[in-house]
Amino acid sequence: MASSTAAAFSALSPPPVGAERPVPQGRLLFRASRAGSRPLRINSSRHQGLSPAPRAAKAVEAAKADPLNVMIAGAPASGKGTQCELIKAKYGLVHISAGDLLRAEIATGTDNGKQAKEFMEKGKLVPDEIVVNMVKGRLLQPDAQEKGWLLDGYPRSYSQAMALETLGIRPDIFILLDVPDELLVERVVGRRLDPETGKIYHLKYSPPENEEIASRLTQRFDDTEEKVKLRLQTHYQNIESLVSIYEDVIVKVKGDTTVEDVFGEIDKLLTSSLDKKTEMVAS
Ligand SMILES: Nc1ncnc2c1ncn2[C@@H]1O[C@H](COP(=O)(O)OP(=O)(O)O)[C@@H](O)[C@H]1O
Repeated sequence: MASSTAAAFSALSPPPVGAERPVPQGRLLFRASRAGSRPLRINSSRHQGLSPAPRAAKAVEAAKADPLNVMIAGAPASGKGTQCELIKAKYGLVHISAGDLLRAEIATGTDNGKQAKEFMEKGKLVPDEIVVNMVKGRLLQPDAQEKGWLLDGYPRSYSQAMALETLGIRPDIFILLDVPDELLVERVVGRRLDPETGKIYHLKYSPPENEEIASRLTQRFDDTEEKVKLRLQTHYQNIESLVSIYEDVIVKVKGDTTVEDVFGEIDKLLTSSLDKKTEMVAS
């Protein structure tokens, strides 16, 4: 099942590491150094002489005034959940996963949950009338507004994206994880969840630390080879419309390397995005 969005993806490749980003004069100029992950900062005249303390204070002040807002998308088992745990731990963003919100509705037995489960079992998108208000409501809660949000698995369609656009809700960066289909199926079938900690394991690639954890691991009802192929079809049917809506903030990240390497790329992107916001708020 070839991805039908290969052409759209290729246009998304991030600029080569070390490429100069066109930054208006009089602002902090920085570019990712080829060697390391730390951006090389070339301070403009206005910032020279500032000792680190005031600059750090400005960064904290800026982050409070306008926290980082991130969307992360990708095919089933592309690594969204795993990367969200690492992003949350480092950046303190509020992780909002549409899939988790739906599974919570199922677990509490609400009518929405009962309806949602029928769609989820077929690998289809749950209707907007259930998902949109659920996600909007969570996004607009004080913690997400104050700390910044990390939106995972939403929007998954043009209409879902438009529901946020009408509210003027847009991310600072939209991370699109890209993993070959054949790897996705193997990842889904071996994926397990620890119901006590919420940690995601894989029987082959990320096995549980001990027998006690192994004995309590669960498998999602939609994590079967048959269902993941349906979910992949749904993903490829919808992703192209999102690529166009978020083309100014979307960055494709290869998701088929190690968890640490994928996070290393994401971390560089988020730090750069945060730097730009800090500069804009502080200037
Ligand atoms: N934004 C959404 N809109 C509609 N349905 C969704 C949305 N997010 C998740 N779902 C439903 O929940 C299922 C699981 O989603 P998720 O937990 O994000 O897993 P994955 O990203 O691996 O598909 C999806 O297959 C879909 O049925």
